[in-house]
Amino acid sequence: MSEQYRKGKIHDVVVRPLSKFLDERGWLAELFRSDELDAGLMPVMAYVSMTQPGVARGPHEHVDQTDYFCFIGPSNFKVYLWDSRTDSPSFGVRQVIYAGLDAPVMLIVPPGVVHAYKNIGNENGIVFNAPNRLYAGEGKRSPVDEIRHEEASEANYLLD
Ligand SMILES: Cc1cn([C@H]2C[C@H](O)[C@@H](COP(=O)(O)OP(=O)(O)O[C@H]3O[C@@H](C)C(=O)[C@@H](O)[C@H]3O)O2)c(=O)[nH]c1=O
Repeated sequence: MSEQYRKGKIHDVVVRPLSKFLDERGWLAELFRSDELDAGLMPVMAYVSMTQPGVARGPHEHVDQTDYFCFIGPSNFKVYLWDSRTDSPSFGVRQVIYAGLDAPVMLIVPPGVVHAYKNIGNENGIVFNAPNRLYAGEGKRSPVDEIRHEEASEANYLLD
């Protein structure tokens, strides 16, 4: 399969800078607020992951789940998004975002948008996610809502 995506902005992907409130003790950043988020996107769980320098997670996509990522550091990430939703106004668009320590960002990724991120810094990188669906459902009794596109043969979803 050849690269069929064009550069652009993906419909319904939200990228918002996060403010770090800095004082003599360090900093504090709000990650989400129920008064700023659509009810349907309200997180039902949260997790944090560490990714080593030069390493990527994804590409993945979800059928029903919206991801709510926060990149606040340590380290910086290159985030790759591909709109594979045939009914989307931005179907076929690829978007890249740089986020993390030097650009704290909140990123909402809707279902059907294939996504991956790579740690492009020199230290272990932390990513926070607060999705609107439970991983593996109530009591972890359901299939995981995740389509993985990590095989090298998936040339549409290359991480450069
Ligand atoms: C995502 C998740 C994983 N796990 C477990 C399963 C496994 O043992 C371990 C690592 O999980 P994964 O291999 O699925 O982790 P990872 O490959 O980092 O999966 C994540 O990738 C990024 C790009 C996303 O988009 C996320 O939505 C999620 O798909 O953590 C949970 O217990 N709860 C969770 O919410």
